[in-house]
Amino acid sequence: MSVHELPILPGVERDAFRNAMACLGAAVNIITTDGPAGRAGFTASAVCSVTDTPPTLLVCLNRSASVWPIFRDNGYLCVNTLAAGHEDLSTLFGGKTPMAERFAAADWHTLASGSPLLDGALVSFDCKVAQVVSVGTHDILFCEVQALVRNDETHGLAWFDRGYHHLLRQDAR
Ligand SMILES: NC(=O)C1=CN([C@@H]2O[C@H](COP(=O)(O)OP(=O)(O)OC[C@H]3O[C@@H](n4cnc5c(N)ncnc54)[C@H](O)[C@@H]3O)[C@@H](O)[C@H]2O)C=CC1
Ligand SMILES: Cc1cc2nc3c(=O)[nH]c(=O)nc-3n(C[C@H](O)[C@H](O)[C@H](O)COP(=O)(O)O)c2cc1C
Repeated sequence: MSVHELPILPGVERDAFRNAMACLGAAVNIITTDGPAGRAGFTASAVCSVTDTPPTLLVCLNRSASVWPIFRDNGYLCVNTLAAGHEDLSTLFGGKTPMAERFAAADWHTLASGSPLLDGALVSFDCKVAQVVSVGTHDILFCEVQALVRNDETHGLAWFDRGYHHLLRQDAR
């Protein structure tokens, strides 16, 4: 039986789904917020572009994460896409580390929304959360982009096969 003839299973186990998802390379981002509910940040690979009119991206956030109520209440966030060299910072924001320790590991600045922008990020999208949809364990945050900061000097970072990989710009190869 060739691979193409394998039967489609009626249900897919969680681990089988995760093993399959590990085959999809993705950018690594630190999502931050600051406001009346406090300051928080977490690592996310579940981020993608939705529409350019109005400029909107989505972020999937597990409702069991400690940061979830803070993002729900603040209503503003920044998507900081990580650059090559940010592996340790990504791991710090992806674990159970106290929030002050996460933010102490890098330099930040703010724009109008007050969400922390990471100095040296590949790109930062300063956003207002326009809509939230719950699916299973996660909330999908639809984020309207209000300002952008790009850093065209750095290389990219990808999460693939449960590890980090550098993405070199064309002129560096
Ligand atoms: N969307 C999410 O919530 C993601 C969560 N993670 C978390 O980071 C840690 C390390 O992840 P990996 O080393 O990549 O190994 P893993 O085996 O936990 O995950 C493999 C892949 O499955 C997907 N995935 C993992 N947990 C998920 C979830 N709860 N909901 C939807 N998709 C999920 C992601 O694409 C991930 O790269 C785990 O604790 C994982 O739960 C990682 C990536 C995405
Ligand atoms: C590479 C990587 C990607 C992740 N992507 C997501 C994601 O897209 N959505 C999510 O809810 N959690 C994701 N996580 C897990 C969160 O970063 C983690 O649960 C978060 O730091 C909250 O942890 P806390 O409950 O200790 O605050 C990811 C973790 C790693 C290491």
